[in-house]
Amino acid sequence: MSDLAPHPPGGGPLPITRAGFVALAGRPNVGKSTLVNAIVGHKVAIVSDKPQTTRRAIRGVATTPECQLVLVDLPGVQRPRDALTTRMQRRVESELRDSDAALMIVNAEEGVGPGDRFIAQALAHAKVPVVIAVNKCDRLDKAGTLTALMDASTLEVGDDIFPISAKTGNGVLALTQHLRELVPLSPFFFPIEDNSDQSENVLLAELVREQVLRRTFQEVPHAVEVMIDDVEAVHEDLTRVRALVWVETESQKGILIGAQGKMIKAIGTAARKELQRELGTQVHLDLSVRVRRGWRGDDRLLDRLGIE
Ligand SMILES: Nc1nc2c(ncn2[C@@H]2O[C@H](COP(=O)(O)OP(=O)(O)OP(=O)(O)O)[C@@H](O)[C@H]2O)c(=O)[nH]1
Repeated sequence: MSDLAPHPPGGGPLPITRAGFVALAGRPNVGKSTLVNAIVGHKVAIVSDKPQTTRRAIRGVATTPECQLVLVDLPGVQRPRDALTTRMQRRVESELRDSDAALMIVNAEEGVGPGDRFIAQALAHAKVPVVIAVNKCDRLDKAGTLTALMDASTLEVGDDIFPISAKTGNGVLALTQHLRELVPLSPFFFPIEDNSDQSENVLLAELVREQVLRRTFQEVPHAVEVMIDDVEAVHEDLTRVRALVWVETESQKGILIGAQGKMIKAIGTAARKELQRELGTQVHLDLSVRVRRGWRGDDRLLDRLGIE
């Protein structure tokens, strides 16, 4: 249960993270859903109710401590019915402007067809990097896979082509790592706990916040927000919980820490008991207080904290 010693004045820098949107394009049945599940893995989180993303269908959010990939559908090109119209092209381009990369998926087994060429043509003018995943390679031998890769290169879109099997997971890690390199430095768009059990983490945060509210007065309670950064089962009977307590000013931070750290210690001790009761194990609680001026007006931070 410590606090601020490791952090410089002002609460320390926010962690350096990458985050971005990857637009998925591919004919029906090429394996988009299977691939999203493979990229996101057990940390699946389908989030569709966030205000800034209502325009886009989110397939999944893949979060590691360093990077958050938001996988979205690129609408309009999945089921080409007619020729590529200027209007459709404009729509695709505008969608891609909001993305950091495009991932086109083709079916290795079926080879490249007119539908794929249609999509490739729509992506050809993208200002973002285009990556091609040649999926279902598990259905082919080495020679067949090579042919499929060469076939994909005739699409003349994208610099990088990855042979994968979304089903077995082969090649998915290399593809994912490449995508992570393509997204910019950015705070996360979704709370980190979205990749585990969100409701549990929100509850844990509330238990900590409750103890803060009990001990603070005037404007301080309104200025405080708590975010659970990490929950780790150290062993069967010990859980380590890292919580960030956000306030708006240095003086609020001073109040929360108290003389010789007495206040934060009292908050920590009381919150730890609550967390132990909730989790049914011993808890090591690591609390750090950070200042983020005007966090209540900061949409991105509010999103990270999961506040609507
Ligand atoms: N053998 C093999 N089958 C796969 C692979 N990826 C997906 N499939 C199968 O392909 C079929 C379609 O997969 P989906 O993931 O539903 O495809 P989709 O592109 O999301 O489909 P829509 O959302 O309807 O466009 C399913 O039967 C999958 O099991 C793969 O890598 N290998």
